[in-house]
Amino acid sequence: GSGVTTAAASAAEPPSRPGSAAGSGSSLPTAPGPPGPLVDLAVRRLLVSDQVATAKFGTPQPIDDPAREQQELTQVRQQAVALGIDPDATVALFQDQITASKVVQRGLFTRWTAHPGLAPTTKPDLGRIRTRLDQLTAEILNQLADTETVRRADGTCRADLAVARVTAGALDHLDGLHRHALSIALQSVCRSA
Ligand SMILES: C=C(O[C@@H]1C=C(C(=O)O)C=C[C@H]1O)C(=O)O
Repeated sequence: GSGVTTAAASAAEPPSRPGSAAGSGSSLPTAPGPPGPLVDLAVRRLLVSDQVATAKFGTPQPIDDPAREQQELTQVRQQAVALGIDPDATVALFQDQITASKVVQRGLFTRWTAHPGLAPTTKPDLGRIRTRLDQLTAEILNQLADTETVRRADGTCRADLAVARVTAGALDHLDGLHRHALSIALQSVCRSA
């Protein structure tokens, strides 16, 4: 079942597979179809959330940082306007990424509290991790612009997204927590016209 041992370890150190996937030195397998690259980026953001949780666990730094979220969403809105994509829909999608990240962080905190042997022993630097999140934000924005038309395609968008989501979950060995979070992250990708 959704064991407590699988995704945290693999998420912290994804297997190295040079040249296997699109974008930014990714080492993840590639999800299929038009939404595939976007789904891969959402997965990657969730895996970085494992590192965020690792940085915060056992420190006073809270999972929720509303000021950081607001700063991100303000920038995303400006960048959406610059890219010519719907600002409200783009902000909503990033709000979902943030919600999904916090689902992962809370799930890992619960897991590590219940099973201290699984808790991380390193404390990565949150500032550097946030720089990585900012890079992923830029990549996600570009994918949103590239998929603007297919994300409006009634019928095919939801079917393609479901295939890409399930495939990514399997190829990336996501556990139940991360698959649940991925569903949240992708819930507003497809838009009715
Ligand atoms: C990822 C973090 O944790 C939370 C989630 C955020 C996000 O997904 O962008 C931003 C701030 C926090 O509320 C973080 O603190 O950087």
